Amino acid sequence: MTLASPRTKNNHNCLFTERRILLCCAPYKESIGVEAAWRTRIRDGDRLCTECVPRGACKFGVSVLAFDDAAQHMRSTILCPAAYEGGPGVAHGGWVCAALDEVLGQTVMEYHARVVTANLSVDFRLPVPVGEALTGHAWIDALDGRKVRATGELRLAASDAVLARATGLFIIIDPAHYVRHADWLAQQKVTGGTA
Ligand SMILES: CCCCCCCCCCCC(=O)SCCNC(=O)CCNC(=O)[C@H](O)C(C)(C)COP(=O)(O)OP(=O)(O)OC[C@H]1O[C@@H](n2cnc3c(N)ncnc32)[C@H](O)[C@@H]1OP(=O)(O)O
Repeated sequence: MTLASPRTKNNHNCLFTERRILLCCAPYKESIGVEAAWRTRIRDGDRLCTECVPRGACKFGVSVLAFDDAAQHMRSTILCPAAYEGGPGVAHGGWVCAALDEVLGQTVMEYHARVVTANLSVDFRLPVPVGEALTGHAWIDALDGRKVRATGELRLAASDAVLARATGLFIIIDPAHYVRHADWLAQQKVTGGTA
């Protein structure tokens, strides 16, 4: 299924509203059961990874995710922290990937309670300056069962120049995903991966 417009109802009954997307299908929420635990928000529009919750901010400098009505995509505010400098004054490529993963992932999570990244392909178009105001832009391209494809860009806020672009494949997971992983890891340690 391809989303011609982000206002299109998708196959999990999520709907864009005027300002943002709402997960509005009660049966879907009930089926996942632990939505509150999954969607940790510090304020409307922000969702933090577990390790970032105590500090109340994304360690990669990504914040303020909001729906851009004019552009019809999700927009975020980004600043590369000095700790992620690679070359002189410019960001390490790993940070660029992490920031785009966050921008795309957060956008996809506006449609679905929880996903993980299965694939991320990044084009590094220009060096990304450290400590300069950047913006993230992302949109959903297609839904196919548990697979969600999205595209996103990292831009210089001052000029809107595109510095990096990514396409990603995200997979919708169920609440037991991390429990299965913990079980798998424990088993690997017991058997050394031979079982
Ligand atoms: C509150 C905090 C907020 C926090 C907010 C944070 C927002 C930022 C988001 C960051 C997100 C991350 O970085 S997440 C962390 C990085 N990612 C991971 O750790 C994922 C590790 N990989 C996995 O766990 C697994 O491989 C999964 C879940 C992706 C898939 O395993 P699975 O559940 O068994 O499903 P599986 O059947 O294999 O795949 C389902 C379908 O996807 C396809 N598929 C799977 N992987 C791929 C692939 N790489 N490339 C192409 N296709 C693929 C399969 O062919 C299949 O298609 P078909 O046969 O159905 O057609």
